[in-house]
Amino acid sequence: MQHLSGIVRARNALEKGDRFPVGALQPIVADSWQRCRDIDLDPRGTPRHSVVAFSDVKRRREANAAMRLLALAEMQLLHSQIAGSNFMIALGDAEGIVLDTISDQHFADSDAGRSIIPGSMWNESERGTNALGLAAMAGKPVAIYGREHYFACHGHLSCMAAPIFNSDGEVLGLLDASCAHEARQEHTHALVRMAAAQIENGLIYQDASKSFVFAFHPRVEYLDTLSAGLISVSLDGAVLSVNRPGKALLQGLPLVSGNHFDSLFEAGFGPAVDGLLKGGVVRIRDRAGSSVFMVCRQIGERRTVLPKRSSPSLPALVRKEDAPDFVSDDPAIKRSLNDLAEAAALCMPVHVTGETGTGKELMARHVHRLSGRKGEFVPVNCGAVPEELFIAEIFGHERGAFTNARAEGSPGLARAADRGTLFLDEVADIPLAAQTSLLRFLDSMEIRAIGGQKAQKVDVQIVSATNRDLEDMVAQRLFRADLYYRLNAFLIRLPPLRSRTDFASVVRHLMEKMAPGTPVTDAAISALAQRKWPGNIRELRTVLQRALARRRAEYIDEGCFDDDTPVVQLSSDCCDDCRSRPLSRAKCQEIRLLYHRTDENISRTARELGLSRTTVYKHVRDTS
Ligand SMILES: Nc1ncnc2c1ncn2[C@@H]1O[C@H](COP(=O)(O)OP(=O)(O)OP(=O)(O)O)[C@@H](O)[C@H]1O
Repeated sequence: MQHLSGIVRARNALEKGDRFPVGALQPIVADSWQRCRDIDLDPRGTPRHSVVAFSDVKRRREANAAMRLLALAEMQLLHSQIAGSNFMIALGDAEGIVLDTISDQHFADSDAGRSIIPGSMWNESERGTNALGLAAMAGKPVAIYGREHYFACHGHLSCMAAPIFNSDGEVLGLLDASCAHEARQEHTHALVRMAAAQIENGLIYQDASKSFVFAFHPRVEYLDTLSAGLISVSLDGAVLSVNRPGKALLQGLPLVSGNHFDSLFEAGFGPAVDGLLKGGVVRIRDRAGSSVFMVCRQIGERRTVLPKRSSPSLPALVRKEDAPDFVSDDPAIKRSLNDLAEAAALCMPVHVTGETGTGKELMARHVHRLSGRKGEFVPVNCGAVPEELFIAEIFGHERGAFTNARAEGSPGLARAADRGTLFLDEVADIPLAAQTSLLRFLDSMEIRAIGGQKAQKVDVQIVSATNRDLEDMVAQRLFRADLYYRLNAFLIRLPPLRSRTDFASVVRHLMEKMAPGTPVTDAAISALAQRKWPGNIRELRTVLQRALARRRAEYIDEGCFDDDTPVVQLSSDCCDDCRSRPLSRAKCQEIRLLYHRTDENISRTARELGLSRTTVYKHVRDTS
C-alpha cells in the first residue's frame, strides 16, 4: 500500500515536472526517470516505436547465434511454466534490441505485445524507463512494475529482465518477461534470472568442447543447482572460463583466464582429475582454504557425466502438465464443448462438422473418452464402404448370408462398438438405402445380422462427422431428414484453422508432439497465421514437419518456412482512410487481419473485437 501511495505521489511529481518525493521510488527508477526527463521525453506522450530493419535483426541474431540457441530453449521452458498468465518472453541483444519473442497469444495480440517485436528497440532513450533497457544499462536484473514505467501508457505493464553474461562478465543479451498486470511478480522475476543463469552455464558447456567442465560448491547437495560454480579447464589444466556463482565462490583467488587449475585448488590438477574421472564427487580445498565438493560434468565433446539441469525450486511454481491431446482454447470450440460431457453421459448422438483436417476424428475420440465407456472406439469411413456391403459391415451377417459374405460370417461394427463408440465418419456418404436401417438402429439400439434370426440389444455411443453441408443434402433429398435430426442431437462445429483464435496454441501443441521442447517464436507464428490453410490442422502439421526437417537449429523461427503455401493477400495492410492516420493504422490492420482469418465474416470479426458491424465494414470494404 505504501509502495502504491509512493508511486502515486511520484507520478504526480513526474507529470507536473516537480522534484520526485524522496524515497517514493527505487533509486534505479528515480535515476532513470531523471535521465528521461533530461532528454525531454514527455511521460504522458507516446514513446517512439523504433524498429531496426529485418536485415539488421538477422545480422544480430547471427552474431548471437550460440546465446540465441540456448535462450530460445530456456524461453520455451519459461513459457511453459508461466503459459496462460498473459506473458511475453523476449530475448534482447546487449543493446536492448529484441531478437525473438515467445508469448501467450492474448499478450502478443495486445498493444504492448505488438510493440515488443523482433527489431524493436527498448533502450531507455526510446521507450523511457523499462526493464529491458535498464537491465542492459545497469548490467543487473531489473523489474519495473506498472506505473514505474516512465511513459503513462506503459502503466498497466510489468516487465522483468535479467542480463545474460559471458564468462568475461560482459553483457551478451537480455531476457525479459512482460505481462499486463501491475502487480509484483516475484516468482516470474526469479524464473527469468534463473533462465539467464542457465543460459550462461549452457555457454560454458558449449565453449568447452575440448576441455573439462567441473561443478563445485561447498555443499554437496548444491552441486546440481544454479548456485554451483562451473569451471572449464583445458586438458592440460589451464582455466578457460568460470560462471558467475563460481567467481563468487572463488573470490579473492587469481581467476584469470589461462591461469592453471593449481593456482585455484590445492589438490593439484592431476590427482583431482584422476578422482573426478572415476565419476565420483571429490572434496578439495581451494587456495583460500575453503573446502568444496567437485564433480566432473563434461569431458571434451563426450559428455561422460551429463550436466544435470538445475530445476527451479520455488514454491508454488506453475508447472504445466503434459501437453493435452486436444487444443480447444478457441471460444467457439469452448462453447461447443460446454455441455459435451453431459451429452456423452446421456449417450446423445453427437454430430461434428468442419472442413477437412479440422479435427473431427480427434473430437470423436474425445467424446468417447468423455463418455467413460469401457468398450472400443470403432471408426467407420462411410464413404469407403461399398454400397452393397454397408449394412452387412455395420450390422454383421451370418455365414454365407449373401454372395460376397465372409465364409465365417461377421459380427458387424455396431456390435464391436457395444459399450463403446461407433464413429460414422463421412456420414453424408451413407447410401440412401442404408440410411433407413441406421435410423431404425438408432431408435431401437437393436441389431439383427443379415441372415440372422435374433435381434441383439447393444449400448453404443454414436458420433458422426462430415465436411459436407448435410442440411443442404436434406433439402435436396439426398439425406433423410429424420436421420439427420437423430444424428444431430448434439452438434459441434469445428472452425477452420484460419479463423481459430487459438492458432498459436495449436502450433505449439503440434510442435510439442512432434519435437518436444522445440521453441517456436512469435514471429514464426505470425508468419504462419497469414496463410489460408485449406487443409487445416493436418496441413499445418505437414508444414511444421517440413520446417523441422529443414531447420538448421533447434528452434523454429520465421525463416524456417518455405514459400509454397498461399498467403492471405491483404489488398493493403490498412484501409485508405487509415493510411494517413498513424494512430488508427494498427487497429485497422487488426480488424482486417481478423476479417481474413474469420473467412471474411463481418459479424464474427465485430463480435470478437467488440466493435459494431458498421465499424468493421468501414475498414474492410476495399479488401475483396
Ligand atoms: N484441436 C486439435 N489439437 C491438436 N491437433 C489436432 C486438433 N484437431 C486436429 N488435430 C490434428 O490434425 C490432424 C487431422 O485431424 P482429424 O483427422 O481429426 O481431422 P478430420 O476433420 O477428421 O479430417 P477429415 O475430414 O479429412 O477426415 C490429426 O493429426 C489431428 O491429430
